[in-house]
Amino acid sequence: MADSSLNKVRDTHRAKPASHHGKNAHSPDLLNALVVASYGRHFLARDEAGTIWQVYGKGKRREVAVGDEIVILPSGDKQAWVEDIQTRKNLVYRSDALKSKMFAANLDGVLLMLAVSPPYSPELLGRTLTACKHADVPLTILFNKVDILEGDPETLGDVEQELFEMTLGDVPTHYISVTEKPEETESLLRPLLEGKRTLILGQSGMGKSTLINLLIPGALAATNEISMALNAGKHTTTHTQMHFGEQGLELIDSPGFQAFGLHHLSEADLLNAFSDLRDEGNKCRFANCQHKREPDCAVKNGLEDGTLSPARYELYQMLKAELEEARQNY
Ligand SMILES: Nc1nc2c(ncn2[C@@H]2O[C@H](COP(=O)(O)OP(=O)(O)OP(=O)(O)O)[C@@H](O)[C@H]2O)c(=O)[nH]1
Ligand SMILES: [Zn+2]
Repeated sequence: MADSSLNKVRDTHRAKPASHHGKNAHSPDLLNALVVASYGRHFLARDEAGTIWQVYGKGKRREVAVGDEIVILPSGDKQAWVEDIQTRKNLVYRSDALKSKMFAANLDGVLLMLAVSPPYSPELLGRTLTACKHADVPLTILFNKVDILEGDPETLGDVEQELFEMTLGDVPTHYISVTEKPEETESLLRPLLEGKRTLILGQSGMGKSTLINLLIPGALAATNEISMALNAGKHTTTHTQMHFGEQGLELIDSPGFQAFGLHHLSEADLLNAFSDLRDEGNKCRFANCQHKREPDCAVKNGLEDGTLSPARYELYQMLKAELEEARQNY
C-alpha cells in the first residue's frame, strides 16, 4: 500500500486547529511547509503535521517550485499565503524568451526517461543534460521499452552509442522495460531512489506515469483525488506533483515537455556545461575563436579526428546562437 502522505488531507468541515508540532518558531501563526504540487498559479504545501494547504503567493513569493521549503500564513479553509521561500539547495528549470518554468527544487537527482517509441529527441536529451549540469544535480538516464528492441541489437547498439557520445559516458544509463520486466526494474531502481527526492523528466509517452505507478502503487489515482477535493486541479490539465513512497522514496512527476529553453544560462555557464569543448577551445589560435571557420581551430580539428563529438558541438552552437539572439532582443 502506498504511503502517500497526500492521503492525510483533512476534511475541511471537521478541521482541527493545526498542531503545535508544525508551528513556525518565530511566529505562532506561521507554519513551515513543503511544496508538493504546483499548478502554476497556486500550489499545494504540506505542513509538518501532514496537513495539505492550498497556497498562493504574491509577487516574488509566487515563484514557488515543488520541493521548496516555504513559510505559510493560513488564511482559513485550508488556504494560506506564501510568506517566505527558504534558500534552495538547487533548482532545475527551463526558460524561453517569454517565461521560465520551474521544474523542481531541492533535488537529490533527476531521472530522464527515454525510449525508442515514441522516438526520443537527442536535442532534448542534450538540453536536459545541460540544465542538470548547470543546476549541479546528478542525472541518470532510464532508457525504457527495451522490449521493443528485442531482436534488433543494431538499433540498441546505435542508441547506446548515441547516448554515450552525448553524455561523454559520464551519466549512469540503465536499459529497462517497465511493463515487461517490472520486478527487475523495481529491484534496480529502489536502491537508487530510496531516501531521495528525484525529479522524473521525459517527453510524453516515455513511460513516466507507468514507472511512478510501479514504484508507488496508487500514487497517481490518490493525487487526482486530492486535486479534485481541493478543487486545485480545476481548469488545469498539467501540473507538477510530488509522490511519497516507502523508505523515503520521493518522486516528482512533471508533465511531458516538447521544448526546453535554456535562456537562463550565461555564455560562461554554457561553456562550463560543455567542458570538453571549452578545454579544447583553449588551444585555438584565436582567443575569441568561434570554432566555425577560423584557422588553427582546435575544436574543428578535434571534430575531424574524432576526439570531440559532433552531436555535442552542434548542440553547443545551437544553444549559443539562442543565447545571442535572446540577448539582442533585450
Ligand atoms: N512496450 C512498452 N511499453 C511501455 C513500457 N513502459 C510504458 N509503456 C507504455 O507507453 C505508453 C506511455 O506510458 P506513460 O507512462 O503514460 O508515459 P508518460 O511518460 O507518463 O507520458 P505523459 O503522461 O504523456 O507525459 C503506455 O501505453 C505504456 O503502457 C515498456 O517498458 N514497454
Ligand atoms: Zn576554435
